[in-house]
Amino acid sequence: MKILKEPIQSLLVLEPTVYKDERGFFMETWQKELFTNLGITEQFVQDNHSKSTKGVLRGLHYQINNPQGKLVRVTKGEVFDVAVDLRKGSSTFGEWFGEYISDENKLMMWIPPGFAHGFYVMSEYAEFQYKCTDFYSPENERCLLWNDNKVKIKWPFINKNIPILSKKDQKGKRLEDIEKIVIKPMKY
Ligand SMILES: Cc1cn([C@H]2C[C@H](O)[C@@H](COP(=O)(O)OP(=O)(O)O[C@H]3O[C@@H](C)C(=O)[C@@H](O)[C@H]3O)O2)c(=O)[nH]c1=O
Repeated sequence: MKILKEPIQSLLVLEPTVYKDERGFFMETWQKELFTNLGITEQFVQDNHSKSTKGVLRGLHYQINNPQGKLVRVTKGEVFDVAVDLRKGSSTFGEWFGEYISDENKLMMWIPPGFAHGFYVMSEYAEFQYKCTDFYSPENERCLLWNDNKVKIKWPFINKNIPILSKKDQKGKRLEDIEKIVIKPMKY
């Protein structure tokens, strides 16, 4: 496992070591000692798995009071995965980063607490799996609007189609109206 990029402080693109042979492949997707050595020392308390069809955009989600760090990967298909820095006091507040992650390239993203997260499905469908450092908390969950005109994410929409969004995600808030996420400085 190695860090490929750190596009925003503590936001990491990770490349696992993949062992291929005539049977297929093997890789470690999380290993406490390895991740601690990479600087990811948070405890994970929840694992999630979703499936989405082509053109679906989920996000951009974050939680206040109990922000979640997320270790994400794609086990079927391809997505364009996006994180937006919402950490109060961060010099890169409001900046975004996106990476194509797929079952082919096997890249993972470590999205530390304090970021909004979302993804857009490029393939026929995508299965998305991730570990979280805090529990899902509907009362603390917030949504930053996917097409906020200050954040200006360049989504790679297929044929310039409008993405398929949940009702909740259609009603995301603008960057100027969101509650910034308070993180202890030692966490990033
Ligand atoms: C996220 C989540 C949802 N749910 C339930 C609530 C709801 O009835 C149903 C679907 O929820 P959502 O529409 O919020 O699912 P989804 O849009 O997939 O939400 C996820 O989006 C990505 C981008 C993230 O970053 C995740 O943290 C998470 O917010 O699942 C849980 O029970 N536990 C959870 O942890």
